[in-house]
Order: sequence, then C-alpha cells, then structure tokens
Amino acid sequence: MAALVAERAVAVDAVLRACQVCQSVFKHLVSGETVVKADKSPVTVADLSAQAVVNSILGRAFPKDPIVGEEDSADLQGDQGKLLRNKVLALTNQVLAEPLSESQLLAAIDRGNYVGGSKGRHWTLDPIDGTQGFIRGDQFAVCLALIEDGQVVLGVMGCPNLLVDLEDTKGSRGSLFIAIKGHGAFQRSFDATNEQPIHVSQLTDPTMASFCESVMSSHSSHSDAERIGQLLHITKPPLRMDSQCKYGCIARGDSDIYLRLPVRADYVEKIWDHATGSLLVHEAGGQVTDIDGKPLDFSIGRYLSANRGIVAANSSIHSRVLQAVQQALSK
Ligand SMILES: Nc1ncnc2c1ncn2[C@@H]1O[C@H](COP(=O)(O)O)[C@@H](OP(=O)(O)O)[C@H]1O
Ligand SMILES: [Mg+2]
Ligand SMILES: [Mg+2]
Ligand SMILES: [Mg+2]
Repeated sequence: MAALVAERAVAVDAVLRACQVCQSVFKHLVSGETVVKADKSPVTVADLSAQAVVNSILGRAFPKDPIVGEEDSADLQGDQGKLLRNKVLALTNQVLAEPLSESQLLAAIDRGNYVGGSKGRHWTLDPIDGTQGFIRGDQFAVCLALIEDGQVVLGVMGCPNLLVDLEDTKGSRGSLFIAIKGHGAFQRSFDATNEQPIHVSQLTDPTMASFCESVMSSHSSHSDAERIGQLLHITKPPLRMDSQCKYGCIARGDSDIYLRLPVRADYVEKIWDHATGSLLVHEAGGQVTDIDGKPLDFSIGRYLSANRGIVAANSSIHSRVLQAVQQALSK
C-alpha cells in the first residue's frame, strides 16, 4: 500500500492545529474559576472548534472524502446559537490560514455527518476524546483516522497533556502519535519534528503486566478489571487515564494491557473512540480485539455494533489476557 504521504501530512497539520484550539480554550475559558463553574459550554466550544478546524483542513485538501465526526452544528444554529457560534468562529479562525465565514463554519462542522460504512474511503474524527479529562486538565486527545473499505489505514492522535516520556515527569508534554497500516507506529513531541518508531512492551509474563484503564468506572468496569488482574496474578496498580491516550501508552510500552469492560449491556462503542488508537497498537506490534476475541469491525457505520468492549495487549500475552477476561466475565 502507498504510504499515504499527503494524507499523513494533512492529518498531522489538522490535528496539531486542533490541539492548539483546545489548549487555548483550556487556558482562557476552563482554567481557574471556570473549571469550578463549568456548565459544559467551554467543552462544547473546544469540541466544536476542533471539529471545524480538522474538517475544514480535510475539506480543502481532500474535498471528496466524507467524514464521520462526533459533533454537529445543532447548538450553533439560529438566534439561540449565536453566542456560541461567535466564540467557535473566533477560535477556529485563530488557527486556520484562510478564515471561515459563519456559513462555512457550520458547513465544516457538518461535514462530519457521514454515516460511514464498508465502501470507499472516509475519515473519522473525535475532536476531543476524553472530555472529562479535558475539563480536569488531565489527559485528552484529538483523534483522526482514515478508513478505506472498512479498514483503518492511517491514524493520527494529538495528546497535548501527555508526557513524551512517562518516566521523565519533568520532561515535555505534548505527544503526537502516527500510525500507517503496514508501515508502523511513530511518536514525536509537539515541539520537535523528528519521529521515533514505537513498540508495545516485550513482556511475556502477564503477572508482571500493568493495566491501563479508563478513569471513568462508568466507561469501563474497574471491579471486573480487578478480578481479571487477580486471575492473572497482576500486582502492579492500574494506570488510569482518560481518552485514547491509553492506546498510545500501550503502543509505546508504558503499560501492557488496555481493557475496556462493558458496564452496560446496551452501550455500543463509536468508531471515533477506537479507530486511531487501535491502529496505533496494531502497528506497534500489539493485538486489539473485543472481549469475545473478535477484531474491531469499522465497516458497519458510525458504531462498532458487532463488538463488545476492548482488549489490547502485546501479542505474547493477548490470548492469555483474553482468556482471563472471558473467565471473569462469565461469572
Ligand atoms: N457508558 C459508556 N461506556 C463506554 N464508553 C462511553 C460511555 N459513555 C461515554 N463513553 C465514551 O467514552 C469516551 C471516553 O473514554 P475514556 O473513558 O476512555 O476517556 C467518550 O468519548 P468523548 O470524551 O469523546 O465523548 C465517550 O464516547
Ligand atoms: Mg471520544
Ligand atoms: Mg469527543
Ligand atoms: Mg462526547
């Protein structure tokens, strides 16, 4: 497969500019007193601006490509949406080379309304993944992926608050991840251009592993994870963080196992919550399945309706982890 040179460069530029918007919103609207009073509107502003930025950059570079994006322009329409619309427009235009008009802004956001599916190519965007983490000033990620005939072929993820080296706690934050199907996974710091290839951990003994899981126990069951940990004789404490940063941490070997264990039987995962991250782990040498051991199926539409939960780990331990997951969940 061609190495998607143009798509890669455009996606990296779009994700980095969207990260800039998020950071600027956090600095001016969310931090300090606004965090306490947060009525969700700062998040909405950042979500919508980030989606407008990425979609308009993609729209200019690849006008024929549809996009499955998480957000839409409903809250920005009409007189009621005017205040929010003005904020989003100003933020979006801060980082775009060619400013958008109001109608172009709404159209850019709504380019994300594509239904997805198995034919041809489309992008999928989570403008802010880990909104809860964003509000807290913890981890969040701008996640963009290209899907061709139902297969994720390119993934770019910007994690503004993630240490480039998790061990170097005084080191720089802002990790950019890139994966191309068949060509590997890479990381670079936001403030440098040199990329390093990344690999999952080499661990073969699951007892030495650590879990990476959601902060939100409503998104992934912490108690089920604990039972699975006991079955595998894992003693290390779990690494908890919001967003697809978890996939990044597995892909670069900071942690060994990402579990997403369904809390509610009726929750169906969305493609933008997993497309980028799952390709990263796969290209870094790991395996990603659902809790039934099935590969994630991105060909159905906006949802991963054929899958339940997520199990990601390096290839040496994935099957043993899956076994423990199934044993624990069958009880
Ligand atoms: N009950 C639930 N179970 C699983 N995932 C859920 C959920 N409710 C919301 N989510 C998704 O979990 C994502 C965040 O995952 P994590 O907990 O790993 O940070 C959210 O993405 P957004 O923040 O983009 O809305 C949202 O799509
Ligand atoms: Mg998300
Ligand atoms: Mg989101
Ligand atoms: Mg959301």
